[in-house]
Amino acid sequence: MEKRVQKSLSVCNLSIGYGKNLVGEHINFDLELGTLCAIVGINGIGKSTLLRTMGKFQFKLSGNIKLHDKELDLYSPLDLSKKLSVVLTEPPASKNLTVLELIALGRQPYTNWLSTLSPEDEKHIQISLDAFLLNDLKHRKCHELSDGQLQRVLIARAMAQDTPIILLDEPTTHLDLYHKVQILKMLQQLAHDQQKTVLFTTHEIELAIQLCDKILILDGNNNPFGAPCELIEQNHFEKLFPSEMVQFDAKTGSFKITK
Ligand SMILES: Nc1ncnc2c1ncn2[C@@H]1O[C@H](COP(=O)(O)OP(=O)(O)OP(=O)(O)O)[C@@H](O)[C@H]1O
Repeated sequence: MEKRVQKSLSVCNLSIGYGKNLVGEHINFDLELGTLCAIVGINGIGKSTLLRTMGKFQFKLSGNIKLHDKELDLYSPLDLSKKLSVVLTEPPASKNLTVLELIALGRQPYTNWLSTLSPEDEKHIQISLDAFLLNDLKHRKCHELSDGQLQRVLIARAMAQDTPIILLDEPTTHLDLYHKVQILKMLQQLAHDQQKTVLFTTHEIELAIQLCDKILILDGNNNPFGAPCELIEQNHFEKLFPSEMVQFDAKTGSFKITK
């Protein structure tokens, strides 16, 4: 029997920017549940602007963004908080909270006005603590954590929010290689095991090629989108940086300094 493919996030002919300042246009892609996707591109090309636009933190200039076939603009804040969770680069204002308290904030869309946690809320919090190896840290204050630990807590909070779509802005910045891979593998598990659509911006193109199901390359032109091997075959990574500095090696899927 043919598997029914459900699009969880669809972007069609989207233009992004700030008022009259156009940052990106012709952005088109569809993502299914169970997909890990990276947005890559050079500094200032618009990765964070795109992510913030999809998270409804800023207005699109034109085009369509649909979550489960419904326009993003038509979602009420409460309905949106059950469909989409967002992890941004700014450190949370609530760093004085413990790990457990911060992750519990992910349950806000489901709790009453007293924020009383139900057994269902407690279950989601525990699953998130387990998935991101945070049980031993759960009573620590967030300001006492390393960057890598804090990043795990922020993603765990998004997981506790239990939305089908999770957007993350540069989740691996400031991390060493081991912890970059750890975070990306955890995101991959979240996408594949929990059937989430996980979309993140990154400068880790080589890791994204190895770990992601799909990649969107913002290139200021046609913004190619596809599976990493398709993008390699179509020579899209070669065009990402000026070739007098770095060149892409399609055989190894890595960049080399031009000698
Ligand atoms: N609040 C803002 N108002 C106006 N322009 C902005 C604002 N924030 C960013 N920009 C501009 O939008 C463009 C895209 O910025 P953005 O941060 O989205 O790029 P990026 O690809 O995420 O960059 P980086 O890789 O350096 O993080 C840049 O030219 C930037 O100067």
